[in-house]
Amino acid sequence: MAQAKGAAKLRQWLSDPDKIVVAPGVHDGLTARMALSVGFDALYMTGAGTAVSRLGQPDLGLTSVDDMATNAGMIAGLDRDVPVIADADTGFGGPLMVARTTEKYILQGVAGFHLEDQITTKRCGHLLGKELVDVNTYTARIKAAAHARERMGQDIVIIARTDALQSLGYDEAILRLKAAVAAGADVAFLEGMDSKEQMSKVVKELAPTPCFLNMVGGGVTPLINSKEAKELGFKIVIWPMVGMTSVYLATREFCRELKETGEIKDRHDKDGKIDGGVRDVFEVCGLSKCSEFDKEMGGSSFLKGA
Ligand SMILES: C[C@](O)(C(=O)O)[C@H](CC(=O)O)C(=O)O
Repeated sequence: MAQAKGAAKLRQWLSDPDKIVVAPGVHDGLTARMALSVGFDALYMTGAGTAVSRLGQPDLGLTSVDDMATNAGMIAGLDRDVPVIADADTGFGGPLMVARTTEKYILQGVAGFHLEDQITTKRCGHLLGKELVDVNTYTARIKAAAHARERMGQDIVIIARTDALQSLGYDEAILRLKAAVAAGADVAFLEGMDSKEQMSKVVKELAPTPCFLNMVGGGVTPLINSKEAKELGFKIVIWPMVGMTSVYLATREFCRELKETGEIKDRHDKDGKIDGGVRDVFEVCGLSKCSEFDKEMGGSSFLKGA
């Protein structure tokens, strides 16, 4: 298996002092396509979004490795030039399972993924009552991931996440991140930071390890923009709620409109053209490219248009 393009690109960005990777959270084909159409050069596959969209369930450790890896792979396959960073929760079991998870993510073309130190019945990092595994169990997860990566001759970026801040405090969280880096992680992710001071401190304390910032709308971390995140020294910032919040708000609006008025009025863009109609949705998902491909290959399905 050749080295994956996405992972190499992500690694190159991590070593570029001028680059901060800003990745919107997407959870399905359409949200990924919308983010790509706006020009993002990286995507984040949110585990929470995968749980809510594929299972209709909250982020409580209910997704299986296959729910997550398949979703990540579908998203990564939409544009192989755009690295996908994916949530891998706890790795879904002990070292053997974490190694299998890593292999699956690599085979799905994921560029980077995060592994955390919650128990396998985990929950969103911005909920209360999180429980953790001990530090050895955590570093065994990271070691298993690094081992699987090496065994496959690949360079997927391993992002170590700790949820220890909530129950064990800052110092223990930093110790865990340092132990994870020593075990083979490339990037450090302190989940649930609750102040800008903490954000600034973590980057300095973990240097030269690149740090990861999680901007969850309605979560416990104060939201800062990409410019500020870059100034603080973060190398990757994700906005996991981009897809979830937009689907939540827009779907509610449209469902209410249909329920209350019996119809949905067309939306129009600034030039008066219908916006968001069936053709727009198919087009953002590649309708023209599909028909061009078919023609170029000598197919005849689109000779009369589509
Ligand atoms: C980053 C995260 O793991 C995710 O699944 O997107 C979540 C975010 C969320 O629940 O919105 C987390 O921070 O735990």
